Amino acid sequence: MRVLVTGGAGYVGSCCAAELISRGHEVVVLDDLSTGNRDGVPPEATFIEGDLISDSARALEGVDAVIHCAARSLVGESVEQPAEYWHGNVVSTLALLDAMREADVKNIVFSSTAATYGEPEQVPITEDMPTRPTNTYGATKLAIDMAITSYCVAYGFAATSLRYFNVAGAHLGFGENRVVETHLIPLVLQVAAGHREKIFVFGDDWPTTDGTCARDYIHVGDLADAHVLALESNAAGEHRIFNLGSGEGFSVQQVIDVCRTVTGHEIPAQVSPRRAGDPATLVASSEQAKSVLGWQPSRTDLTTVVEDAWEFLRALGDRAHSAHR
Ligand SMILES: NC(=O)c1ccc[n+]([C@@H]2O[C@H](COP(=O)([O-])OP(=O)(O)OC[C@H]3O[C@@H](n4cnc5c(N)ncnc54)[C@H](O)[C@@H]3O)[C@@H](O)[C@H]2O)c1
Ligand SMILES: O=c1ccn([C@@H]2O[C@H](COP(=O)(O)OP(=O)(O)O[C@H]3O[C@H](CO)[C@H](O)[C@H](O)[C@H]3O)[C@@H](O)[C@H]2O)c(=O)[nH]1
Repeated sequence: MRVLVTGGAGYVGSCCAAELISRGHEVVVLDDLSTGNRDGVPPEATFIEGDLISDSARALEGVDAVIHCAARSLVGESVEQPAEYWHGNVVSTLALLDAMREADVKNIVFSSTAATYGEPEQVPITEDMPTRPTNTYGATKLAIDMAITSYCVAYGFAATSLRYFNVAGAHLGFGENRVVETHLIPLVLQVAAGHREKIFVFGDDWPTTDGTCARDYIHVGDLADAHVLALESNAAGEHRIFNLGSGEGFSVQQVIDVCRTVTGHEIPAQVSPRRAGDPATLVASSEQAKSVLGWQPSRTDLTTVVEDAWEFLRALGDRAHSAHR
């Protein structure tokens, strides 16, 4: 297949693009480099620097299917700048979907998120639980999921939304190297690498075992596998939605402890106020993805996830954006 990966200069998109290429598929990347960087695009891919609204049509030429990762995706920022998220995610994705309709390319895998559920009544979260986002980011992703459902019913799109929980680790030489980093694991490892002084823990008064937020960390290599499985099994008129996680929650404090063990560094941490829009605990049930897609995650241990992210950061050396702060 020739696959368009939107956001393929970003973290998840670059790992999915690399996975597709390793399986013999052709890849076109469309990315406006707003948060991603050129180094994230695998050299074998055709790169189009542009945005979803202006450039989807030309990026779709000769394409069979789309993995749609491009988005604004920061929980805290989305609460402070909602307009950027409604336009950047919902309006831009509608432009992509309409260009797909026009080009008669109807196979799509969409990067949805755990943030569509909001604060769950119980964990693990299954796909039939209520969707009540606690931040604008989650609300925009939920709106896109709904749009995709109706495009499947009315226009014969074949779609899967993958609701990932917290993605981490590295895959095939690609990983997290954002110019502005906000995600927990890369930030903690940047402290270990000496690129930052300390890590701020956003609140220690949450209703969790140690008072810090709990999240379910999924290895980006397992995530890339799920994208390919979904793309290869999408069926016209059907919109499937699957959660993807490891099924285990780790608190911010536990993540820092694992990073200390893996890196052998002290990693100073300081408690700071809660971040707007954060739910206390998110843990996935991925049983549907396993039974329907045949997805078999093989890197579910947090230590493996952190080891891979650490190896990637060290291999980057001077190419790590954080090294130049
Ligand atoms: N990282 C996670 O833990 C996580 C969890 C759940 C869902 N997701 C979703 O996965 C996707 C990828 O996340 P990521 O962590 O790789 O983010 P990222 O910021 O690293 O990558 C996003 C990429 O999209 C590009 N982009 C953004 N808006 C664009 C536009 N309008 N046109 C063209 N390119 C555009 C950016 O330049 C960037 O390269 C996002 O949709 C995100 O919501 C991520
Ligand atoms: O410096 C930091 C950064 C994060 N955190 C905490 O660590 C946890 C994880 O935060 P991240 O920013 O790494 O990730 P989020 O849970 O906010 O969001 C991520 O996972 C979501 C799904 O669970 C999304 O889809 C989203 O795109 C993706 O960024 C949160 O409790 C956050 O409050 C800190 O304590 N200090």
